Amino acid sequence: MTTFTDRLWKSVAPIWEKTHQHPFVTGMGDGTLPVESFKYYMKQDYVYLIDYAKMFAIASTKAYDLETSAKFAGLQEATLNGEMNLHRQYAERFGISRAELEATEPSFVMLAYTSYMLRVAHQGSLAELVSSLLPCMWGYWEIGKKLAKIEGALDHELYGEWVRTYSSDEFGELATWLIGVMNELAEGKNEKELARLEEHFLTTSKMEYLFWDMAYRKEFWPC
Ligand SMILES: Cc1ncc(C[n+]2csc(CCO)c2C)c(N)n1
Repeated sequence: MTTFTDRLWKSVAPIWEKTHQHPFVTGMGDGTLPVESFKYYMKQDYVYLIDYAKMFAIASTKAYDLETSAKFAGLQEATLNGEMNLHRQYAERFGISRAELEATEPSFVMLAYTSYMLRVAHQGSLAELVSSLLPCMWGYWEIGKKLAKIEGALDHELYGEWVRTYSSDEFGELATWLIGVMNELAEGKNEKELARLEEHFLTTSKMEYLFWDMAYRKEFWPC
């Protein structure tokens, strides 16, 4: 039986393929990524995660059952106090203070990406919300697994920690859980509704690509 996420996987393939070939992503795997781009990424990602964690909070309030509601609430906590520790640790290594991290001015792409997701979260159904945040989780897992296969990537003194985090079994379980939630929520939906979910999924997948690209170029507001 093909699932709804099989359909998503098929339609997103060219976007994710392009993402996997982006020099930011390949550079974390082979160590050629300029450190200044990585620093920029960490700072933008830190403020991205503050917004992203709110998606989990909204998902928790929209969930139809206690178990799913509790899981999303836990994910909000895990993002703010778990995943963001990775960023705080990197910042410490780079001599970037907590205050400086939090004061990061959001780039255009970061702002567009989280604003889009938060709009979907506030205006749409739980299925729409999940379809818009799924590329972030599933896409990072795919990148993590891909990079982990490159010799030396897991042990790289700078980027190894990133690769270990997103290729871990623990992270894989989380992504698999969310994929399952997406399939459950898609059940019984008509084609018009499914097409809307697919559109959110493709849009935020493109934004993931743009996020790597803006970080690679250390993009900033022109005025
Ligand atoms: C641009 C961007 N996209 C995806 C992630 C990955 N991510 C964000 S929240 C979360 C769930 C667990 O906290 C994961 C895996 C990121 N960090 N930055």
